[in-house]
Amino acid sequence: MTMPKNIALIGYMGVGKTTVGRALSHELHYGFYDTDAIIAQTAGKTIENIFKEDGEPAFRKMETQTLKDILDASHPKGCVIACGGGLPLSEENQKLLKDNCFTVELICADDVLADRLEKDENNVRPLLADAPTHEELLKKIGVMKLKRKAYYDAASDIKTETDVLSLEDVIDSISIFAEMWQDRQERIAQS
Ligand SMILES: Nc1ncnc2c1ncn2[C@@H]1O[C@H](COP(=O)(O)OP(=O)(O)OP(=O)(O)O)[C@@H](O)[C@H]1O
Ligand SMILES: O=C(O)C1=C[C@@H](O)[C@@H](O)[C@H](O)C1
Ligand SMILES: [Mg+2]
Repeated sequence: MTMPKNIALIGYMGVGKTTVGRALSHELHYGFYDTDAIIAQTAGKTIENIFKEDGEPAFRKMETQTLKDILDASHPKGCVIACGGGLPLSEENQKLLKDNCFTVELICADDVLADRLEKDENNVRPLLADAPTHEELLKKIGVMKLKRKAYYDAASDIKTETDVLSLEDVIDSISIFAEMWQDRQERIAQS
């Protein structure tokens, strides 16, 4: 059995896309690409400042271009892509994921997400800036997750929980399902 060439991780802010993505790429000896990190590096400023100075639509354009660039580069080793939280909301990005990746939605309970996001003070998430208290953050998470559910559902091939499973178990679970998915893709292609 072989692994998919590209594994994309999607999901709400703080679910663990960057953390899981880096660990999974080490485990599989794949390249690791984090769309948020690439955008910030290319623009020479933080995501917070891109939102402030250029606006969200400009950020979303950079996000699509970054995903295309990663996929076009056709990395010989294969790659794990940690996607920005809002990346699967665009139809164009959804198609890029469907056509090129085994896509995993990482999921996590709202209260665990709120705790993680509050602790991660160095990474300012512009879409959560208007929720300064714990209660406001919890409410914001609930509303945004509900609005995004259909998009995450449509874009993902499987879902994995990052609150009940340890990081090691998340990696194992993704690896097992990735092999099964790839095996099925190959059987479909041969039939
Ligand atoms: N089982 C787990 N899997 C992944 N992350 C975990 C797990 N348990 C705890 N964490 C913690 O959850 C946090 C996840 O943050 P991370 O930056 O990886 O999320 P993200 O999905 O990339 O967020 P963003 O959308 O803002 O980029 C980290 O602090 C990580 O250590
Ligand atoms: O969920 C979102 O829309 C976002 C998530 C982050 O990863 C960043 O891409 C940015 O803060 C927007
Ligand atoms: Mg991240």
